[in-house]
Order: sequence, then structure tokens, then C-alpha cells
Amino acid sequence: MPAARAPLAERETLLQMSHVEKTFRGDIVALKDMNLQVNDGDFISLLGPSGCGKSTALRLISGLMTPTSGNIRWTGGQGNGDLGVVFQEPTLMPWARVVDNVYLPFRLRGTPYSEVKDDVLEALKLVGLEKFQRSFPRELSGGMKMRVAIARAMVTKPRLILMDEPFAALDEITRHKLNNDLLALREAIGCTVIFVTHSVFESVFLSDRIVVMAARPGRVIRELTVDAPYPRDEEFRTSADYAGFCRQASDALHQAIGEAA
Ligand SMILES: Nc1ncnc2c1ncn2[C@@H]1O[C@H](COP(=O)(O)OP(=O)(O)OP(=O)(O)O)[C@@H](O)[C@H]1O
Repeated sequence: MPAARAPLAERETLLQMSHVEKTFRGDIVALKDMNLQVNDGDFISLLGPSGCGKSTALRLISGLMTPTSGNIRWTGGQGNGDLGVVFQEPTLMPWARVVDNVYLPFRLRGTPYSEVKDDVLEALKLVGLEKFQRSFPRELSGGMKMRVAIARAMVTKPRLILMDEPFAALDEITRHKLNNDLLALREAIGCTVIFVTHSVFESVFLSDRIVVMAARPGRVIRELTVDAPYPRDEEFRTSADYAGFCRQASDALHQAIGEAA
């Protein structure tokens, strides 16, 4: 069992983005002076209108891109397997069975399957797909494919998981279910999450910190704390507290859209 999360104010810094700027083609300022401290155990949502630089921020943190200026530093350095990434598309290998898709991060490191079989099967169990380990992606629904992608991102028990609108293409009911499952999974492996979304409701349900961004240039304009305990469930989703947090986040999002207009 992972240790209980420390209160927000007492968490240790996992990584720090300092004065990060990203410019494309010389004049498209995707991000300007972005500062973000990510602490161990945070569930952070990056919430903002289209084009405010949410995906760019995630790609910079993942190391897929480098900042034009500023820097991103992991406390104590980034170790092998510290990071898992889930994109909007599940990006599974269509020719490989579910179990082989989840094994992939280990295979890329050259770890034999026999050494990590238990981890792979545990990850599949955590996403409720142990009975589908021999299936191919084409035999799965959209929600199930996304579960495989999440299992693959979590199988190495990374310290940080980056998720770029993973549920945007799913219907509302499936999305709610995956939101519930994601929180349960996070409890099980105890990782930190940065989650990109356009949805106020999703950001409030999942996160304890919401970073609201505005576009042109992409920047952070507000940060909100969702001070509601985990585990969160349907009772939270229908509570007055939830409605209140959604109102705050919605106001901040409207401010972000107004500032970009
Ligand atoms: N490779 C690129 N080349 C040129 N411009 C880019 C590139 N990637 C992103 N941009 C621009 O940078 C800005 C931020 O894009 P980004 O995709 O990070 O925004 P976003 O908030 O994730 O948007 P969305 O919610 O629509 O996915 C946009 O104006 C986008 O057009």
C-alpha cells in the first residue's frame, strides 16, 4: 500500500517549471513565462481553452520537446521509469495482444517478460482487463483501449503520469467510469498526475489542484485548490461542495477565455 498523501502544503517538490517559454517558428508563443511547482502526490489538472498551451506544457515536461527558454528540473534528477504518458488516442500496437501492449515499457528497457509478468498482470487487473489479456486492440471498445493505455503507462509504477485529454473522445458515462477508475488506480500506485482537460467537471472531480491557463500567449492565470478528500465518488459528484468548486473553476475558465479574446 502506498503511504497516505501528505496535506497539499506539506508535499515535497517533485519537479519545477521555471520561467518556461516555448516559441514555434520564431513567432508563435505557445507558452510564456510558465512557472509550475509539481509536488509528490498532487493531482493537477491543466484547464484552459483550445490553444492555451496545455499539450505543449505536457510535452515539455515529458521531455518530448525542449523549452525555448527557462527550465524544468526534477528534484534529485529524473530516473528511468519515473514517467508514464497517456495521450488522447490510446496509441496501442494493433498487431500485439493486450498483454504485449502493456509489457511494452519493460520490453523497451530490455527486461524479460518472465521478470515482470506479475507487474503486467497486476496492471491489467487494476484496469479490470485481466480477462482480455489475449485479445487484440481491434476486439476492444474505445474505453477498454484507453484502459490498456493507462495500464501501460502505470505498469512501471512511475512517480509521475502525464495524461493529455485521455477521455475526451469517450461518451459521458464511460468517461465518468474511467474518472472513478483513474482515482482508484492512483490510490493503488500512489503516483502524481498532471491531467490536461477542457472540462471543468472532470478537473474538479479528479484534481486537488487546478491550474487555469489562457491563450495568446499561453500562460497560467489562476490556480484553484479543490480541498475535498479522496476517495471521491458519486456522492462527491452530486454534492454542494462539488457544485461550488465547479462554479469557481468555470468562472476562472471564463476569465481565461475573456483574456484571450
Ligand atoms: N509543432 C507546432 N508548430 C507550430 N505551432 C504549434 C505547434 N504545437 C503547438 N503549436 C501552437 O501552440 C499553441 C498551443 O498549442 P497546444 O496544442 O499546446 O494548445 P492546447 O491548449 O493543448 O490546445 P487544445 O486544447 O486545442 O489541444 C497553439 O497556438 C498551437 O497552434
